[in-house]
Amino acid sequence: MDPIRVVITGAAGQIAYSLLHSVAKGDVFGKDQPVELMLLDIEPMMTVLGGVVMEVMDCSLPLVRNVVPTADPMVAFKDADVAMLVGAMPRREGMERKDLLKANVKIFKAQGQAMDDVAKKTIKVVVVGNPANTNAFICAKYAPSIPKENFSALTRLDQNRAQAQVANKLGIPCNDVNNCIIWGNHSSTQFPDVSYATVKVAGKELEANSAIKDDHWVRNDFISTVQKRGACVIAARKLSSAMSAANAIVDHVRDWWQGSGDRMVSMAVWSNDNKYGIASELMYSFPVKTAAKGKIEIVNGLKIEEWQRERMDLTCKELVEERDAALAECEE
Ligand SMILES: NC(=O)C1=CN([C@@H]2O[C@H](COP(=O)(O)OP(=O)(O)OC[C@H]3O[C@@H](n4cnc5c(N)ncnc54)[C@H](O)[C@@H]3O)[C@@H](O)[C@H]2O)C=CC1
Ligand SMILES: O=C([O-])CC(=O)C(=O)O
Repeated sequence: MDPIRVVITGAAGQIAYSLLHSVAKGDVFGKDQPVELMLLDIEPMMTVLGGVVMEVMDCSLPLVRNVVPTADPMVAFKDADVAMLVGAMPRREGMERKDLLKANVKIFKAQGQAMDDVAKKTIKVVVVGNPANTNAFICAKYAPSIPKENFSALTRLDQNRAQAQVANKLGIPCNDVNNCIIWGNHSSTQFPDVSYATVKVAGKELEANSAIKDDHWVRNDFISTVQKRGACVIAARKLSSAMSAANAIVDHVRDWWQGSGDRMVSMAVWSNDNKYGIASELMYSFPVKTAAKGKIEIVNGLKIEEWQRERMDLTCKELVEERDAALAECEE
């Protein structure tokens, strides 16, 4: 099989350090899919990145056909099939993710422009660097020759956090929880929702709400725990989540590349033509299904109650504000 070209940005950083081994050994694209790794970071990080390249080589992994460290986006994105855009400043204690907008958004403008010039038009892009949804919006906007459907932002870490909270509440393994949804922004306004989730308890498939039997928890503590989880990790580690972020990137891209099957998963995607009344021209997290190497399809037809509507609209409002601030920043 021919190798595919995979770009990882922020390749000298902490998330990339946890991510590279999984990508290189076939956890994302399959055990028979060779990869060329295009590792982008900034010039001052090239010595560190050189060490990362040595380590990738020293893993002696048969799927890795080439590793290219570079500080030039035009080299990194040339003919790229997939891009995992991690490289950006992380937040510190006391910040919201949108406080990073000024520092980070222009990175995604420049990378969108580079992709527009040199990447394959079929490239699949996931943005991780925060504020992830808005950076993904800007990246897509500045790559007008690439379909908007090829861009996404990571909310899978939030989904995994939600699943883990439900599993912990019920004392069951995480893979016995399915279809937890994240609506909206990867921020403290996100809406983690178990209304359509299912769980397996004592061998029986049940609606999550009937198994949990605690509406107050579902509408309050559960939501705020997931919303604030990133900040809690920063408060404890003095660094933002890295192992769990890398794990979520693997889940997100694997499901996009290999198909999500019957499961609903959450991805922030282009909001135009959605059936949930969410404004157009945003990267909003919806429940989606994917066919192998195919389009991401928003799952339509879920019944929305008033209390859900309010939360979906609140996070939408924040995304509109972030988008407008980002556009102003990029036009300066
Ligand atoms: N969406 C999500 O679920 C999550 C997002 N994040 C975000 O991911 C980003 C990266 O986090 P970490 O790896 O912990 O940060 P880090 O600081 O360890 O690494 C970031 C790397 O990006 C590089 N970089 C900066 N500007 C760049 C550019 N223009 N091109 C290429 N590389 C560039 C830096 O030199 C550094 O090596 C942060 O913005 C963080 O907030 C973190 C966790 C979860
Ligand atoms: O909280 C942060 O800044 C890092 C992040 O996005 C997360 O852990 O979800």
